Amino acid sequence: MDRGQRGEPPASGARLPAPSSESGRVLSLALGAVLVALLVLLLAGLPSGRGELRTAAPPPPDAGITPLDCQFLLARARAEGWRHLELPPGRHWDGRPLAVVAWSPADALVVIQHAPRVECGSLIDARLRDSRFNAGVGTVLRPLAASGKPIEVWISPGTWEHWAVSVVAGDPTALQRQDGIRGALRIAILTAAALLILSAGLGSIISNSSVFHGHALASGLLAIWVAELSGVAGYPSRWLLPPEWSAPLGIALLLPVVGFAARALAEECGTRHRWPNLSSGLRGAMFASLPAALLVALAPLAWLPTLSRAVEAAAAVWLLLPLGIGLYCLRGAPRTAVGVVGAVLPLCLTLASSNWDPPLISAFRAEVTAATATWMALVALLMAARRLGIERDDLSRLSRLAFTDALTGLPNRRGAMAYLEAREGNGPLRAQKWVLASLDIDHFKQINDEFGHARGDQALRLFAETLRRARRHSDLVARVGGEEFMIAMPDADLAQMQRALKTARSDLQSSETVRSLGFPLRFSAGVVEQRPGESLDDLFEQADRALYTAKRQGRSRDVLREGAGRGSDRDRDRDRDRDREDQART
Ligand SMILES: Nc1nc2c(ncn2[C@@H]2O[C@H](COP(=O)(O)OP(=O)(O)OP(=O)(O)O)[C@@H](O)[C@H]2O)c(=O)[nH]1
Repeated sequence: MDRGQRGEPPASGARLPAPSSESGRVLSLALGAVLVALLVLLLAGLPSGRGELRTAAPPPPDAGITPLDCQFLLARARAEGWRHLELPPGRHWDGRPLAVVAWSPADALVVIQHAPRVECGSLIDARLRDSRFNAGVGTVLRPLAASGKPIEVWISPGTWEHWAVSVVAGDPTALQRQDGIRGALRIAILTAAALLILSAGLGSIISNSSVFHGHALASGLLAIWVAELSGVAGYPSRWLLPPEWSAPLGIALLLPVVGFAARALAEECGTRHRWPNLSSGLRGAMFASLPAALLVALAPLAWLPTLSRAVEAAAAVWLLLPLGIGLYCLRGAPRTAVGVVGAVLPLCLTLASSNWDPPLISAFRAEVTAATATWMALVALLMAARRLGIERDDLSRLSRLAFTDALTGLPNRRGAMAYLEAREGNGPLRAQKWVLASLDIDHFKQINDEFGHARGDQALRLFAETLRRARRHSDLVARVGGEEFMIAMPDADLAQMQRALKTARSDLQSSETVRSLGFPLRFSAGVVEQRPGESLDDLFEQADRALYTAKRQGRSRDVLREGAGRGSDRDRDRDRDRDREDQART
C-alpha cells in the first residue's frame, strides 16, 4: 500500500475541468445575427421597384443649412480653376429629364451649371439640400434637346484627391435607385461594424481573453472609420466627430484597422510558433499603427492627398503579409488558410485597384472599401472565436484526461479531490456531510508477483467495476493510488456505506469473472462519517487510520474509526512498523 500518500492534504491546485467552447458558440451565433441583420437592412434600404421619382423638398428648417450663393461659387470655381467636367448634348441628354449627381466620400463643393440654371452644394450636407439624392450632390434638369450648351460640373479640390469625385448623369429614376442603394449600403456596413463591436465586446466579457479585448478595440476604430468614410457620420447632421476630423480620420484609421487584422489573421496560421520574429514584427507594427494614425490625423491638411495615397499603399502592402502566410498554410491547415485569404483578399484588391479604378469599384469606391474592411474584421473575429473554442475543447479534453485514471476509467486522486472540493463550496451541489471509505486490495503485491502484472491490472479493473456497481448514483468511486480506492457518499450514514461495502464483497466472492482470475480478490476498508466542523483533510486521515487498523487486524474487513482525535505521528509510525512485520510473516 502506498501509505505515504494517504495522509497528504488534497492537492490544493486541483481544478475542475475547463468549461467547453460556450463562448465560441455564443459568438458564432452573434456573428450569424450580424449577417442576417445586414441582409435585412440591405433589403429594407433598397428603393422600391416602382420607379417613382423622389421629388425635391426644401431642407428641414432645423437642419442648420446655410444657403450657398451658387453664382458666387461658380465665379470662384472659374477663378481658382476647380476640376471641370462637361456633359455635352446628344450623348448625355436629349430633352428628357436628366439627373446629374456628384458623390465622393470626401467633402467637396460641387457646382452644376446648365445656363441659366446653377445648382451647388457640399458633399457633406448634400442630402439635406436636395431630398432627391441622399448620398451626393445632385440635381434634375430638363435641358432642351436643341440647346447646344453642355452641362458643366465644377468640383473644388478635395482632401482625398485621388478618390476623385464621380459625376454621373442619366435617367433620374435609375440614378435615384443607385443613390438609394448607396445610402442603404452605407448604413448596412456601419450597422455591421456596430454589431461587430457588440460581438467582440460580448466575447471580451464572456471569455475575458486578450484576443477579444483586441478585437473589441479594433472594431471600435473600424466603426468610426466606416462612419466617416461612408459619410454616415454626417447624417442627418454630424453626430460623431467635428467636420474637420472627417477626412483626416477617414484616411488615418485605415492603418490600425489593417494593422490589427493583419496580425490577428496571421496568428490564426500559427505564425507565433512558426516564425516568432515575424509574429513580433506584426505585433510591433500593430501597436505602431496607432501613433502613426494619430500623426496622419494631425498632419497639415495640404498633406492629406499625398498621405491618403501613402496610407492606402502601405495598407495594401501590409495586407500582403497575412495573404502570403494564408497561402503558405494552405497545405497544413486548408480551412484556416481559406479563411485568412478570403478575409484579406477583397480589401487588398480594392486598395490596389485605386491605381486603375475599374468602373464598378470607382462608382462605389467608399462603400466597397468600407465593406471589404468590415468583412475582414468580421472573418478575423469569427476565426478567433472558432480557434478559442477549439482550444477550450482541447483544454477540457486534456484536463479530463488529467483527472481520470487510464486503467480503470475512474477519477484519480486529483479528480476525486477536485470533485469533493467543488461539493464543499456553497453551490447547489454542496453536501452537508460525507461518509468516506478508504479501500485497499489485500496482498496485491503477492498477486502481482505470482500471477504477473497484466493479471494484476485485470484484477484492478474488475475491482473498480465491482465498486462502481455497489455505489449509489450520487456516490463517488475513485482510484486514489496503486491498489487504493475510495468511496465518498454525500449526505449518507455509516450503515449505507457498510451496505455498499458488503455488496462489493459478496460480488467479488460470487463473481465468475473474479474466480477466473485464479485468486481471491479481497479488500480492507476504513470507514468514517464526517463530524460537524471536520475538514476533508481530517476525514481522509481518519479513514486512512481506520484502514491501517483493518489491515493490522487481519485484513478483509471494514473498520469504523475509533475516537475523535487525530493520531500522532508516533502512533502512525508504530502502526506502520507493525504492518511491515505482518507482511513479512505473510
Ligand atoms: N498490476 C498493477 N500493480 C500495481 C499497480 N499500481 C501499483 N501496483 C502494485 O501494487 C502493489 C502494492 O503493494 P503494497 O503497497 O505492498 O500492498 P499489498 O501487497 O497490497 O499489501 P497490503 O496492502 O498490506 O495487503 C505493488 O506491488 C505495486 O507494484 C498497477 O497499476 N497495476
